[in-house]
Amino acid sequence: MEQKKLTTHLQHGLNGALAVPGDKSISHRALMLGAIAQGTTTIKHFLSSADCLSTLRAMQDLGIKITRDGDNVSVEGKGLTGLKKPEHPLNMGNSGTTTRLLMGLLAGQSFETELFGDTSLQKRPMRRVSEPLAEMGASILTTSTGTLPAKVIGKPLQGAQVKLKVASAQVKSALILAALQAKTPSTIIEKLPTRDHTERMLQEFGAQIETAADHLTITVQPQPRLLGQTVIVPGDISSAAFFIVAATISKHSEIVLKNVNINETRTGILSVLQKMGGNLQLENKSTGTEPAADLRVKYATLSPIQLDEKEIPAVIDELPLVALLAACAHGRSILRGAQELRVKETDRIATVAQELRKLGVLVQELPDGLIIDGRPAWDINDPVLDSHGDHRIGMMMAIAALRSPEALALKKPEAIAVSYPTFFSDLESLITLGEEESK
Ligand SMILES: O=C(O)C1=C[C@@H](OP(=O)(O)O)[C@@H](O)[C@H](O)C1
Ligand SMILES: C=C(OP(=O)(O)O)C(=O)O
Repeated sequence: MEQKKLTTHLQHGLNGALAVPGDKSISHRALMLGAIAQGTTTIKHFLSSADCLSTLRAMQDLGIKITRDGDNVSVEGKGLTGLKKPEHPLNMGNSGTTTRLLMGLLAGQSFETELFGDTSLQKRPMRRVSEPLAEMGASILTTSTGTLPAKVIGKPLQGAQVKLKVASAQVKSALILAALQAKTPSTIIEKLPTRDHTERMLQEFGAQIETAADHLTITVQPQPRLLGQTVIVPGDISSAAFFIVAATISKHSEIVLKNVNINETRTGILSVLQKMGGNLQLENKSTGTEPAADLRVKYATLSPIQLDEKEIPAVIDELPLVALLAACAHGRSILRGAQELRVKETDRIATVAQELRKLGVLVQELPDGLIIDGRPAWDINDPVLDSHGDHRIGMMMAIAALRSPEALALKKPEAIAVSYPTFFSDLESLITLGEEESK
């Protein structure tokens, strides 16, 4: 695709209300749990993005009947042992979540499956999943550098006590999905608490899974009889975050983001914003398996922030946006303990630094984070920004552009469809309302 001209020099801020698309992590999990449950699972407000469609097609290739009508999906589950050997290697596209969760799900099946992905995904580390799964008896062959393509050789698994070396919900979830198929109970011990959608949804489907008071130790009873459910997917806070930040850094803004998931393993961006002096209110809170609220956000002037390792998991995908907030704050911000960013769709420490420097922001790379000297006005060095094929970098730069005094363009905007296909039209809807109201 050609370069996309970005909206710059926003005069009247963002205004109006928006319901962002469904949560990506929850959409992936609803498909997988639906497939291994008995009976029909109905998913409402499913995220129809490239990553979730990679999971949907993989589950179809594994013999599961799935029908989709817009954001409504119906999955005909076949139980824990009902998946079928696929006729060809499964294409994981760009999706780390699909790959790693499927490794756990396929490890205990009675057949072999080959997995491959796009050039970005084929660089991402997979031993973090294959090694702990091996402690349960799993056999997953990767390349000599521990990457895709991989072969999952399904075999009977034993329960185990597994201590995880990386704070990763993908790794944890892979272990949980394998533990369901084992002969005996398993205990999984996390390094730091990470997003717990798998645990919550499994309880809803009827599994016996418990998290201890330390929020780190998860016990899984094997061979549950899972029953199909209706899963109503709340709005994705990782998508809402782009507009939370856009409204915060654009004068005259006031927006409401409807029905956003506020599971506290995901709300690091809200804590960051509060610490930096943001203007944010939670309204119409709802409880349930996954809590949600409407988020009202207004423009604010910001103070710098310091983040360390223990705060990272709850804000992992929003760190490029935290860097942008820091670039708009008055003073020095330091983000540390975020080395996981180096192994996402791109090396997000490097790509954030490279792209923000194009706007004249002072950024230093650390092995595990960034130092950012924020200032209110930027001097553009290079008007051609680049997503580097990474959806979150592309969206963060499109939001940064709103403050640019000069015209800017974005290379590889198509990457954004990985998690948020309607991003540009949703952004436009908030801007248009603002322009009209100001007339
Ligand atoms: O479990 C999940 O759905 C995800 C977990 C996170 O990855 P890690 O588990 O690798 O940190 C996150 O970055 C990703 O976007 C989605
Ligand atoms: C890291 C991400 O996703 P995944 O690991 O599933 O590719 C993301 O969405 O930012």
